[in-house]
Amino acid sequence: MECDGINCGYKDAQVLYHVRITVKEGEAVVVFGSNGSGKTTLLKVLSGIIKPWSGIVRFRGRDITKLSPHDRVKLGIAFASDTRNLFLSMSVEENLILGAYTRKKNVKEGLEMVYHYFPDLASQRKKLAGELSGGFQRMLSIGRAIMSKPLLLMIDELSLGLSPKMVDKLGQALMSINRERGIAMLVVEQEVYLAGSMCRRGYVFDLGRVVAQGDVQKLLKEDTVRRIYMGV
Ligand SMILES: Nc1ncnc2c1ncn2[C@@H]1O[C@H](COP(=O)(O)OP(=O)(O)OP(=O)(O)O)[C@@H](O)[C@H]1O
Repeated sequence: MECDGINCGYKDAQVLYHVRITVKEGEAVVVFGSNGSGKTTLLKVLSGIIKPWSGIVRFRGRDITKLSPHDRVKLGIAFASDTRNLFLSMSVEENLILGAYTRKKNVKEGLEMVYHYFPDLASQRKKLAGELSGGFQRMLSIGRAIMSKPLLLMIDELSLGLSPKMVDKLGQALMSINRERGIAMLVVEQEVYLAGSMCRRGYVFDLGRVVAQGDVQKLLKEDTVRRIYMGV
């Protein structure tokens, strides 16, 4: 996945300026940045939820800038935004099955994969999504995204509001999924240690622009990054 020259915003308020990022096949990449710097907006542009004012989005060499979110899912781009799109009065398993809407023939295989990496979802498969704790709902939203068997999984604010134990669990599972299944990841994450262990490369956003990029461990040592991102 790559995007280049992305300008975008809401009504006439510009949020992203000339953004260029790439995620190679199988790579795990993190996006850092202060509140309101446009990270979520970028994921929405890449998943097709909002159209950029200008610039191009490519996936495996193909220009997908004008494709709908649905068509992007079919190509292998999944977005686990937050838990708001779960169906709370449906069971865990029914929610997962809905995630496989682009590949109905392989539902069983998808469920097996999700339950393998998230055994907590297997043991709660019959529970209603609305009865799960916030952490397990987040797990379910990620599991549902994986049901489409993506080539690239985008996750917004992975650790937001979760207990350290749950953050660790999700982080470990996602690292295994990335390594063992070769699913590339683009993660917006404030928790630097999680981001540092999951992703080798990262981008730092400030006021809608990419202000630094490269090796995550090096980025975390840079003064500007620490100042902008960690408020040090
Ligand atoms: N639907 C919307 N309509 C109008 N403005 C919006 C909308 N969504 C976001 N914005 C504005 O766009 C800017 C960037 O928001 P965005 O959510 O992309 O940033 P972010 O880096 O993800 O921030 P956070 O970490 O706080 O989620 C902010 O100023 C925000 O107020």
